[in-house]
Amino acid sequence: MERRKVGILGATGTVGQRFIQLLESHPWFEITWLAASERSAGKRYADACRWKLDTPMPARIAEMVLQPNTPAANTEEVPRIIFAALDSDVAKELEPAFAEAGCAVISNSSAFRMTEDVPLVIPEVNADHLPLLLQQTSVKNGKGGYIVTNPNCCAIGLVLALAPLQERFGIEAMFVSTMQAVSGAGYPGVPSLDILGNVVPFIKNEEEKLQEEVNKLLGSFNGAAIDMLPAKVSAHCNRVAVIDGHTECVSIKFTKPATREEILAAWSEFQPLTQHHLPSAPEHPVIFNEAIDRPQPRLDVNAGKGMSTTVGRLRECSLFDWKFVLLSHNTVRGAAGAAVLNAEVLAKMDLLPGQIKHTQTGAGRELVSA
Ligand SMILES: NC(=O)C1=CN([C@@H]2O[C@H](COP(=O)(O)OP(=O)(O)OC[C@H]3O[C@@H](n4cnc5c(N)ncnc54)[C@H](OP(=O)(O)O)[C@@H]3O)[C@@H](O)[C@H]2O)C=CC1
Ligand SMILES: N[C@@H](CC(=O)OP(=O)(O)O)C(=O)O
Repeated sequence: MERRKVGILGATGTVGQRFIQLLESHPWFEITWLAASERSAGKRYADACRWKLDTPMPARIAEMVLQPNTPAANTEEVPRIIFAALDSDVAKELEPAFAEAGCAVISNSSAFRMTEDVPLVIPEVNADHLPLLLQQTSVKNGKGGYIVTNPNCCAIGLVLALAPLQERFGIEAMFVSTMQAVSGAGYPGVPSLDILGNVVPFIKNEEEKLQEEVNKLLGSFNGAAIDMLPAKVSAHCNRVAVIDGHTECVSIKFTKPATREEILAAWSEFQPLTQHHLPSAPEHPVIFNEAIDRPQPRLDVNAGKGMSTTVGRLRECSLFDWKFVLLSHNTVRGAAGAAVLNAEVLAKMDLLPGQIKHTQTGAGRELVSA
């Protein structure tokens, strides 16, 4: 099968580098276009990027030249699938421009996650929200571009653990307290003198994002819009001196009673994508670790090649019903890996540009996927 051409916006950053690492030998996608800020445009990737991953920068990528950050500069060469790893202020301007030019923008940023016609997706949880993208202007006017987002890095790990519980027991209320790695703040990120030997109990806008995204992700698509889950969610977010891996302590109240065995069964039986054979989907999205002192970032962050959430310390809660701890890789499952998996599901659902079919009905235009 010929690989689909893809581009990366924000290719030199923390998440951009992960995109390169995950896509360079991807069986379905081929990186043909890279862009970052105006400061980097025109430079060789190797000269513009401070590569921080523990695998080498791919030699082919090192020689690629960073393009201007606009779809108008050379429309011919801009691929129709763009993975975007931009700060949200920059994303607000650039992502709609690429969508308007006919590109599928698979975004990491928070800029449009809560926008009504933009799907916010974790494929194992709510791939059925993706047809919401057919309501976006650039799809409706026939250009075929759109924006699809993946959640905040804490919301992804959390909702993977919650989804099987919501399905079986219903979630009424939840309290979550996070311990977030420094790589979550990008590069160079948090100054070492602020974080070494320290905990910083504030991450701008993080608690608000986590609280609202959970209810959109676990909501249901009614054919026109997303009905939010009416659960009460309260979050505390903290930065800790860990390099990769966000840890979250969760206390939860269900609408129906749940035993320990039933909760463990809900997690271990949660394998919604297995039959689709997607290259980036982990075999077990949620892995329960029985040891009394796990999960731990140093030991568990790469579970499922960084795409699985590890849960542990399940015990009864004297305030709510149950409490547990989870861990998720913030730049793999929490960012680039999530976006790549979104693109794989879009391909499977025939929702990538060129796959979406338009049929005329009366005066209007009806859109169906192939
Ligand atoms: N780090 C993480 O764990 C996670 C991050 N995210 C989100 O992903 C996005 C990227 O984060 P991260 O990689 O950490 O950030 P970084 O600061 O590490 O990288 C930012 C990237 O954006 C580029 N950039 C800056 N300004 C522009 C511009 N005007 N036009 C085009 N490109 C520009 C930079 O290019 P240059 O090198 O030229 O400056 C760089 O490639 C953010 O929205 C972040 O919130 C989401 C989940 C997790
Ligand atoms: N804010 C997160 C990372 C992140 O970029 O989140 P978001 O994608 O919601 O902006 C952290 O600092 O760990």
